[in-house]
Amino acid sequence: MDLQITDGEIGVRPPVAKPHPGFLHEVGEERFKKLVYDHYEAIKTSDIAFLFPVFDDEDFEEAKEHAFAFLVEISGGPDYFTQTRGQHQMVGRHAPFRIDEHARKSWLALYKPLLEALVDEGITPEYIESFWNYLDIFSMWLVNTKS
Ligand code: HEM
Repeated sequence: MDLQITDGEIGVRPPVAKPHPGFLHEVGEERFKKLVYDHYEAIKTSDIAFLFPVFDDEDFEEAKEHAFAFLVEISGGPDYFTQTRGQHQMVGRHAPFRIDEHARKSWLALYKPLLEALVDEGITPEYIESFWNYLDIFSMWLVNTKS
């Protein structure tokens, strides 16, 4: 399994495929939540921490929950995000934050070891790759600032 970060270009939004439903099916909702929460914990001590509400525990918990709600929904699970937050509008929701290609790459790099660890837990590599590919491509859409 080879999880590569593709170079993106600001303003270029390549077509994106949703993660294969087999990923969530195999991982299960609780483990999936731990994956997203672990990513947020890794953000806290990263070079992109400044973008997130790391100094407010309550806000940070909410940020985690929203990310989980969205990712589980896009992965074929329950529509938690739509129920609690409404329309996806991911580009608009990221617009207040200055996200450049470097920040995108840091964000993705923090997911990489967490996803690689799932191989040892018996998750099918093709499913992991499918989730990674979604993050790799869709994150390009959210870059709104030149490096
Ligand atoms: C596929 C890639 C990504 C997905 C699916 C995603 C998803 C989300 C979701 C669902 C939210 C919550 C929005 C809301 O409920 O209003 C969010 C918030 C946020 N995202 Fe992302 N995101 C992605 C990539 C990134 C990247 C690359 C960065 C920056 C490096 C980033 C920075 C943020 C920030 C700063 C917030 C706001 C946190 C807060 O204060 O609540 N996101 N993201």
